Amino acid sequence: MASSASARTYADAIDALNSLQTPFAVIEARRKAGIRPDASSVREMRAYLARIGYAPADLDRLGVVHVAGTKGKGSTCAFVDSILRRHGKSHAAPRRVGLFTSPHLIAVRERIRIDGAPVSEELFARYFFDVWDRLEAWSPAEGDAADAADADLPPASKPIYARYLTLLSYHVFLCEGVGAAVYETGIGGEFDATNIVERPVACGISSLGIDHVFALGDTVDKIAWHKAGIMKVGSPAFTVEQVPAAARVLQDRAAEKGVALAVLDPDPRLAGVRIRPDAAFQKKNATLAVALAEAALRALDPDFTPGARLPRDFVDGLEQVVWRGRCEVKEEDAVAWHVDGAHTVDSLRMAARWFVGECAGRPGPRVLVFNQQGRSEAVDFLASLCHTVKAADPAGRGFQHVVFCTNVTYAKTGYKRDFVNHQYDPKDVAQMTVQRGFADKWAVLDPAADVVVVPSIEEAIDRVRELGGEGKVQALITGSLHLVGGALGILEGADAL
Ligand SMILES: Nc1ncnc2c1ncn2[C@@H]1O[C@H](COP(=O)(O)OP(=O)(O)OP(=O)(O)O)[C@@H](O)[C@H]1O
Ligand SMILES: [Mg+2]
Ligand SMILES: [Mg+2]
Repeated sequence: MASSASARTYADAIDALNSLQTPFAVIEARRKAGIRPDASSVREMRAYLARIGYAPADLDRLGVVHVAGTKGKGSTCAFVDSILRRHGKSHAAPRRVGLFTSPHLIAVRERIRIDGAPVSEELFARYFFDVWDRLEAWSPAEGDAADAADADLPPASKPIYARYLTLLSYHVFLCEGVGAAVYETGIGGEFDATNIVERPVACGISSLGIDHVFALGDTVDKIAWHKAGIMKVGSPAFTVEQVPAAARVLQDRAAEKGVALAVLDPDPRLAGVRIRPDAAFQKKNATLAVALAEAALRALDPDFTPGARLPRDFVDGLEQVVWRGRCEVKEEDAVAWHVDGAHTVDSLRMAARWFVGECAGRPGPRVLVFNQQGRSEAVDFLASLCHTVKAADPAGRGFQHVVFCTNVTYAKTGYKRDFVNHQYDPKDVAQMTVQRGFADKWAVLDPAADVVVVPSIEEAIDRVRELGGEGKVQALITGSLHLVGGALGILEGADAL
């Protein structure tokens, strides 16, 4: 068994972790019964934290920067991490910087980074089984922290996948002496597993829009309510310009909590800083990141004071950030791969415009590789993608070829272990139900396009490489971070990014 002392490799850890995924049938049943996340998830996280030997106050040592939002969370977190690491190298603090993000592109361990690098397989496995063993060994005893004895959690129980990783990240960062930890929320904020940190050094809410409708609600004000749940009394809070309905809810929630929420206009100090891509949304993310990094450093480095110009560390941090799978171009001899993990209507529109901009002056055939397995509304993404690409192109050109595939990585061996996903209906994946639906829809949207459905990411890539034609093929891979991660793994033969 994966938890036995004799076999405790990274692969064992991932197998054990995958056993904590909520199976498709359970997700479906909950959906039908209308069961949504509630306060019990945070209570549960506190119990597990106590069972592995920590009090919530221990997390204050991590100097947490907490970020929620519909889009731009990960990018903002990556900017903050990059700035703090550079600052820490030339100043007294922070000594080591942790970054917790989701989802992963190629390997689960990418979600927990220290000083920019994913934790090694060895460290991941060791800490993973520390947590596992502590949870297995826990039994009610006198003198327990009150949190530990949650009646709904029998001894030896474990949190579900995303919560386990969050718990693990705290253990890793505390053991490794991390002095600043940047945390991306998983889903929402109020009831998210990351929301047990009581005294973050700064909180940020990035652009709000529609996603995770089942868990969070179907309007932007309901969604904003959840995201606003990360704000804490005594912690500086920041956001960027939002649609009015979202802005109102954020301000109301801030007022209720007694938090002064700063709404940031694009930071004028970013003029001349080469932010990539050079797009308004990324300037918003960078603006938020600068404010968060400044607030964090005020708390962590007694010598730091923000100035009228951005320090060199900030500029370098912003310009040299690495955040893979977002607006990324990989050139091969015959194909330019444009890779972006957008998976909401708004972000797909950004991705489409970015792609057309990158293709300017390149006459080669344009190809779309797309998948989105989990979101039932994904079929509606296609119309916006199709129209945006045509509208953004001066000649009104769309995609000549469209390839829909599943998120299965390889044609022969199936999923890489880090991508095993029990949350989808296996029948749908095998029969490519979702992808066939996409193909039917595209045939209506753009009858001139050549549309195919293939069973794996590898076959999708092969298909694109076979397309010859005049000029280099311009391919856009988008719709899902799992798709994008699988594709990057194949294109680079990498284990982790
Ligand atoms: N502020 C923004 N507004 C709209 N779209 C954005 C914004 N920031 C990034 N995007 C788009 O969303 C994609 C994902 O960005 P990022 O990883 O930062 O988001 P995220 O909030 O972490 O999303 P998720 O965790 O749901 O994948 C980017 O590739 C880009 O196309
Ligand atoms: Mg998301
Ligand atoms: Mg993310």
